[in-house]
Amino acid sequence: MKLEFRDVSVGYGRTTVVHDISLTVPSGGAASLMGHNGAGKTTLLRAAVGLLVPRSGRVLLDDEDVTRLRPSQRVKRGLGYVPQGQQCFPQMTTRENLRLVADGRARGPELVKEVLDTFPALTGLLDRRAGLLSGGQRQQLAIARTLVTEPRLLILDEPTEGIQPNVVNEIEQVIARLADRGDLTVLLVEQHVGFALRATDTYHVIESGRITSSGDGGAHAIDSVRAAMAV
Ligand SMILES: Nc1ncnc2c1ncn2[C@@H]1O[C@H](COP(=O)(O)OP(=O)(O)OP(=O)(O)O)[C@@H](O)[C@H]1O
Repeated sequence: MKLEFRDVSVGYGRTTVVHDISLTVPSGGAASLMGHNGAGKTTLLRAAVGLLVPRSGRVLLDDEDVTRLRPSQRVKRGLGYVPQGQQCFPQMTTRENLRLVADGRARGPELVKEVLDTFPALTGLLDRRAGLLSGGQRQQLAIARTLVTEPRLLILDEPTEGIQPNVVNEIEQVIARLADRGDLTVLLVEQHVGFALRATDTYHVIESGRITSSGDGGAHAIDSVRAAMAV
């Protein structure tokens, strides 16, 4: 599913945080969004998801203007969002967290099986409460829950933030595989520049709410990104 921001400005109250951003992630493509804390990355993602309404500009999914659609209507069209902070229901087990999303879907049980293939680490944790999982395990569960909705566009906000270094690699590999799938469009906000560039085919650097640098992903881009972020 193609995601497009056209001249999007968005903020909170009277403050505009993101200014006139235009950016397209083509169907099946994978883009990363990098920038310092407070640059406006999460704010832009919230406009894509429908949690914030832009003060000007438009958001399009597969060329449909969804700027005024609620998040649930965008989810029905194939948008999946994994917010910051490994969000799950802590009192519920891993299985219950997955079932909550799967129940009511014709392919529910099959989908749960599929995501457990993607995240084998969760298989042994099905009866454990999500609140007792490690940060890395909870992040895998958060991504798995979103995948159960069969998104065609996956938006991930700093999935490796606050995760122990030894588990970061595991999460990175899963995201790289998802970005590689071809039938899933990925927009990734990530602080680990090396990983973001390996996992995605284009990058955008955002500073003070404006895109200051864009280019093709891949390891060769690391110096350009670091230079853009050092400004
Ligand atoms: N709910 C809010 N109300 C008011 N201002 C906010 C709100 N959320 C974020 N901001 C402000 O908007 C600006 C951009 O924040 P945003 O969270 O989009 O940045 P970010 O690039 O995602 O940074 P981080 O890496 O810290 O998540 C910051 O100045 C922040 O203080």
